[in-house]
Amino acid sequence: MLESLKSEVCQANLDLVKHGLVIFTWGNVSAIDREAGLVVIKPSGVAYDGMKPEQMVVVDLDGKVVEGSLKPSSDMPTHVALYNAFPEIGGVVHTHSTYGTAWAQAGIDLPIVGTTHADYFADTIPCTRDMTEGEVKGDYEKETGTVIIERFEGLNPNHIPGVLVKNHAPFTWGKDAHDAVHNSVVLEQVAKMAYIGKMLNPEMGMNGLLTKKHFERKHGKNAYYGQ
Ligand SMILES: O=C(CO)[C@@H](O)[C@@H](O)COP(=O)(O)O
Repeated sequence: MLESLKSEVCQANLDLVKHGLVIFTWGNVSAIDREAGLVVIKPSGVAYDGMKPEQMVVVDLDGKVVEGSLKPSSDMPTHVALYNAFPEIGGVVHTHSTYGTAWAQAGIDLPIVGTTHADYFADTIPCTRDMTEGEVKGDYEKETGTVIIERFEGLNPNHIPGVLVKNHAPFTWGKDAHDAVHNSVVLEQVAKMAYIGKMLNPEMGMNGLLTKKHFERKHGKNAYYGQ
């Protein structure tokens, strides 16, 4: 079932290692086949070294396992919540990349302070609120999705393809698994740059004209970046 999507998702998970975004078994990637309403995701706690497409797990949009002999990623309910809430996304990534996670642990929105950020994210990357006792003791991973979705009220997830989950770590998404990984790489780089910038100038800010220019030249109606 969904053989090519399984290969794509397996490769995207291995790409997290290649880009230095994960160590051990931290992090996960999934992708969705919207027509079938099925999500392919990494199995939980399986080493990246030697990971195979046939180990990927298929779940439906209720989070029920449809195919796979291994348990799906523990973060699967968060991924499923995002696919249900954001109908245009095709891939989701979660990492514990150092700088992105540092901002998430600090509980601070990742400010937009340069064109590198604006090339991919049209605004500050938001950080979620504290999770309540009921949310943490209840269906924790699903509720992680709930706090992300709540934080995106009034924001466009297609223009800001990522979030910092407070005291936890980043999630990103994109049109497919590869794109979602790309956005995770960018999030980590801009988190690092913003951290260094804050050390150099705590008052740093962004020229809003550049934000609009850079986001639109890559993603706007009249995008002209590239070939
Ligand atoms: O967030 C965490 C751990 O805090 C998990 O994302 C990480 O360990 C990966 O878990 P899975 O192997 O995908 O179940």
